[in-house]
Amino acid sequence: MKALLIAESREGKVLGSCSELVAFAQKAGSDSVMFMVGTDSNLPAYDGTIYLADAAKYGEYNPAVHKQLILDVVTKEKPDMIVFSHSSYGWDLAPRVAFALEAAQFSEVADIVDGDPVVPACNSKLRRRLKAKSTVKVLTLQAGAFSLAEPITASPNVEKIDTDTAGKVTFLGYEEAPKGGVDLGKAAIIVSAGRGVGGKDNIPMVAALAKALGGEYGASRPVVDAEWVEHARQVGTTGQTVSPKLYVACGISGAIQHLAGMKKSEFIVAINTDKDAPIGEVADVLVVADVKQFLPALTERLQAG
Ligand SMILES: Cc1cc2nc3c(=O)[nH]c(=O)nc-3n(C[C@H](O)[C@H](O)[C@H](O)COP(=O)(O)OP(=O)(O)OC[C@H]3O[C@@H](n4cnc5c(N)ncnc54)[C@H](O)[C@@H]3O)c2cc1C
Repeated sequence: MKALLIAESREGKVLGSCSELVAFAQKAGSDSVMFMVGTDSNLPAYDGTIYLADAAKYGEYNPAVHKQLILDVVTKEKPDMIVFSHSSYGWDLAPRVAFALEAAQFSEVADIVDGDPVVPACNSKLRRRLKAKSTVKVLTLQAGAFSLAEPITASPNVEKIDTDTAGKVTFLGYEEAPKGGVDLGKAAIIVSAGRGVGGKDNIPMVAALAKALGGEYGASRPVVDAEWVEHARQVGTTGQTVSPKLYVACGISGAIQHLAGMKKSEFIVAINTDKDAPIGEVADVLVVADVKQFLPALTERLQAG
């Protein structure tokens, strides 16, 4: 089996999701080659061949042109799988490539079992295991679902590629989105509220602990969806990615989409009534307690000095 891994770069820098593509290929037991529109001076660590198209010439976003460059590599390498990150780049390109190849497409793949992609269903409460009817399959990978046991240190073998295809889009550059509210990425301490806090009226209890610790408060997605907390404070794949010194997860189960946003925190404390909650797998300390009793007691202790 061979996988063509589609790496991404932004403003000349390789994105960290590149290592997740390699981890996926390892888990699938597949050989791999890589494709990237990027620059010579900034390549990912990779033990294999990277087909490199020049970002200065083609732009970091130019779907028709990038699609053709990928299809040229497909013709040469004949991969069984073409693997993207489940990012705005991947969402855009993967269907175009799948359509051109008449290949089955699987979005937000969270696992691969005996070559069959597994994708989330019902807000991740269930998973669908699927089988491709086509020989080639196109996949996008859920952020954080695949990680390397050991970092790669090898340097890639680079093959430069070109195309005459003219796109219908010109990439002009990036523009920073207006920042609303708090920037959790800069906080050294974050106390986050999950559905287990029970309601909007209990958010001040979480905010009070964050204040007593000298940090900020965040939230899981259901808490934001229920409008207990504003979206700027959401942690996870569709919120912010954070890596504070201390992350306190209050009534958070530890779904993969939440973990993807906080598992790089230096020290994780989880407070949960369920001793078997998945958050326990990443937590350094799991306190089995009711947040409504534990948080005010801890805050009071901290305030008393
Ligand atoms: C495409 C997609 C993107 C997503 N993006 C995100 C994202 O960015 N961020 C995110 O967080 N989620 C995201 N999700 C949702 C994610 O799958 C989970 O549904 C969500 O993270 C669960 O939030 P939770 O842990 O707060 O709630 P639950 O899963 O309901 O967990 C509540 C936890 O609280 C515990 N609990 C209950 N009562 C108490 C109590 N009194 N004291 C202590 N503990 C208690 C329970 O034991 C349980 O573990 C996304 C889902 C999808 C499909």
